[in-house]
Amino acid sequence: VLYDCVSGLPVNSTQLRIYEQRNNTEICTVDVKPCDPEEWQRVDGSCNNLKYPSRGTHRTPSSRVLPLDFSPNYEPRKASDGGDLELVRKLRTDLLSSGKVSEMKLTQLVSYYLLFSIADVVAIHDITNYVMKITYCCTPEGKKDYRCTPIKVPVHDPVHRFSGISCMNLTRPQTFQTFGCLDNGTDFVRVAFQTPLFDLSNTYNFKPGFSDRIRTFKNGLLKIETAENGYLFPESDPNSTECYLNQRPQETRCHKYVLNGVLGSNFLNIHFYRQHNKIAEELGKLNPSWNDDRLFFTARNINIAISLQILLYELLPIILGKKNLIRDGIICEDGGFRDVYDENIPPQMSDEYVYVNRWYHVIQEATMKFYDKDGHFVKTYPMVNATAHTGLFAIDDNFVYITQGSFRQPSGAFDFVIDSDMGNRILDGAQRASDVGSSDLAKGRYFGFPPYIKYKEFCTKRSYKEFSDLKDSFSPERLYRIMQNYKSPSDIDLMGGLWGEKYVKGGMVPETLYCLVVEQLKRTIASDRYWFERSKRPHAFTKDQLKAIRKVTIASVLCWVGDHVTEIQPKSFRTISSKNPLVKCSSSRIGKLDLSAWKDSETCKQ
Ligand code: HEM
Repeated sequence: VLYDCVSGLPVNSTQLRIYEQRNNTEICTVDVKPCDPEEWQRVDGSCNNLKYPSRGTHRTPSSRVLPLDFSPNYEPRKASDGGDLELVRKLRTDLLSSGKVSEMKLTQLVSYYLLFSIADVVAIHDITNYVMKITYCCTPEGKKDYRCTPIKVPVHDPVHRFSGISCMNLTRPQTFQTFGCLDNGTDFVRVAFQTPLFDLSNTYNFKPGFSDRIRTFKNGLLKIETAENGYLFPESDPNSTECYLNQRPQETRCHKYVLNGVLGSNFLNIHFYRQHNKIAEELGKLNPSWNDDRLFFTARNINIAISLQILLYELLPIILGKKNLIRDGIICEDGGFRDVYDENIPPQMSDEYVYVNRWYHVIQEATMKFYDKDGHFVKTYPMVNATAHTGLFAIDDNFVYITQGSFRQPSGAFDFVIDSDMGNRILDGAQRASDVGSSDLAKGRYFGFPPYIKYKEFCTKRSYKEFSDLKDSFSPERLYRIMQNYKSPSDIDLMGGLWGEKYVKGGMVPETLYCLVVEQLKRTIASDRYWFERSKRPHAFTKDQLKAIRKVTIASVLCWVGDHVTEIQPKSFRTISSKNPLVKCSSSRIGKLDLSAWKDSETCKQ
């Protein structure tokens, strides 16, 4: 059945005719094969919700926590005095300092994993749009193009008053209107290309039919290719233009069907890809009678569960606060099953959830330290040069170096200091100058987010009319800085507020970020029919199987499928210390995935 992506209902003949005339049926509709309530979790996300089978596929519209707030014609809202809000680059350079501060207790893996998990639910289409397609927004041609929203650099900019750069290229977010699935003038709905489920969209490829291209259809395995340095990863496409920072001729590798974006997510995606095959191989040995499909889907089921176990139970407690997450029902303490599924909540990601994750740009340490397999420092490498640069992984021992660095190097601090590379040349080479923080502020306006205080009100149920009402949530200095840049509390941008806000008690992130993340995670847990902790879902884990998943940590993954990882600290999101020393991968302190719980009892009897 052909479903309308926007409404989530079977497309009617009138609408279909309109799409056909506009030649956009392919992008505005999704074909869903009839659902079987007992089947495996589909790779394309369909049939997750049996009432609305297309909800959960890619191009499921995002949801909103608060209603849209735009000026007429979906232009950014105005300031309370009717004028324009302050320039985003001015705000960015005033509200965030730039330079380097390290978080000595956490490793680079923290930012890599956060990025990996958010890349599961949001695509990089808006970035490629202005980096590869509409590159002229700062020229006279750009002035005439509605899609262009370049960032104006103030004359007294601390960096660019010396460089002469007065404008940075940027485009509007792409919506269902952009693709003609909704008429112009209707409410803004952002297009999301990934599935709105934590289901390893980039490992298995979320586009309908694409997972078939990466499957071998033998023994549940995914295709692999061996590069010269012995590094295994999915098929390469030497003609792809996606890896535009590959330094040719020596760097040619570009993934054909999986992600080629920002380093951290590419890096972990490759590990979860490899891990799928390791799981499938072991399952095959334990259960020789299982066919390809059963091996593939069981391995995927386990792989997804591991990714969520690490996110929810290992990483988020460190940064959001374990007690907070238990109190708010995001993690359960006893390690058992839980079932809060509600079929009336469709699987969707809120624009706000995806957006507040951009706050983690401030924690990104952008000077990567490379270490060899024995842990000796080799060199530094600028991380912003590694975006869309998959070829880098395949030459020299770079992948080994990056792997070792991921758990040896401290992360950037959780503060209001942004790494200079993130703030000035995030898209190295692809654009003359680019500042991710300014883009983050600008996009918030083009997404039509209401001011920060509306979210604050949503989260605390209190009202914020005067700056003084915010004094409990900002230090006097941060509030002063905000007041220097915004005339009224109702002018403060959502990201502007997050950049100054105090952190949630027991955690390391701004209070409102915490609140919006929890809002999403609660809905995700309740809306995903295949949530790994459900005991009644199709192909649910047994008690022993769930127990086995609970033992896996990010250290287990790196030990199992990382290149030349022979020792690691057990808590690898935390830096090496006397309490968290490097130990051999064979140590009992490193959890191992024990797949014996999946051994079929029938196979035993044979
Ligand atoms: C060197 C590391 C990183 C680079 C080069 C990078 C680069 C970028 C760029 C260029 C954008 C697009 C900005 C725009 O046009 O609006 C972006 C968006 C984003 N980034 Fe990062 N980023 C990095 C690290 C991170 C980390 C650690 C996170 C943590 C979750 C993160 C989360 C996001 C999110 C959620 C978006 C918004 C995506 C969207 O809504 O389209 N990034 N990043």
